[in-house]
Amino acid sequence: MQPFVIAPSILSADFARLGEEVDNVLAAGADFVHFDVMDNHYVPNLTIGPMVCSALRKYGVTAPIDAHLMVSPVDRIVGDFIEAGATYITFHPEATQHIDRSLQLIREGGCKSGLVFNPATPLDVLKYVMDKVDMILLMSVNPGFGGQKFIPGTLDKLREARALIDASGRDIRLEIDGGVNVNNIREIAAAGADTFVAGSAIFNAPNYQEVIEKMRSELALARP
Ligand SMILES: O=C(CO)[C@H](O)[C@H](O)COP(=O)(O)O
Repeated sequence: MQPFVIAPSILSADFARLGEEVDNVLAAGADFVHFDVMDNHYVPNLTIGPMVCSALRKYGVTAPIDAHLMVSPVDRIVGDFIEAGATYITFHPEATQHIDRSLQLIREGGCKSGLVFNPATPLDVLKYVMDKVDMILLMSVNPGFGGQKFIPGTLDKLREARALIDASGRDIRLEIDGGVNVNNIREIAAAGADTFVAGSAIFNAPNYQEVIEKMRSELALARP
């Protein structure tokens, strides 16, 4: 299993001070920047795109940027995210017409690729593209908004995804996104996740470092 990674979702950051917020959360111990892209079509909300990703790179952010595309169609925006400096680009299988082609586009651009599964979306397609994904992201809320409650059924799905990853023998990250906090992160890790997106739990806290340290202490108990 890969080392644990904490990836704050900037969806809950103060967008008026985004560069500073990203600096602060990385200085507080975060590993990745989780970058939520919403198009008001695939999901009922509108956020940020490749220009903001590129602006963060120009501002000096060197940490991995994990771009979660909640957009449809997928392919025509992939190139812009590659150019903007994304590290991971993940998308929802039902948001593209040709899953294999979209994954290839991402890899050919030098980025790491991944598929995202909504709470009620089965993992079936994975068996056909396991060699083409670097990350599997399970949504533990319905996508579109931060601050929702973790859907407990996702724990079984995490165990299912972990078994598929282990059987593949590949180093694929298993990321969880939605309602992750200090109180549930240990149980989520025990179910097989290694990469933890947390938006409101981190950015709504008065002290980012304190929350991230508490998360790491909980994670250490999940994998002693
Ligand atoms: O993708 C997302 C919503 O679609 C967000 O990343 C996610 O919900 C994180 O926010 P929180 O930790 O507050 O639940």
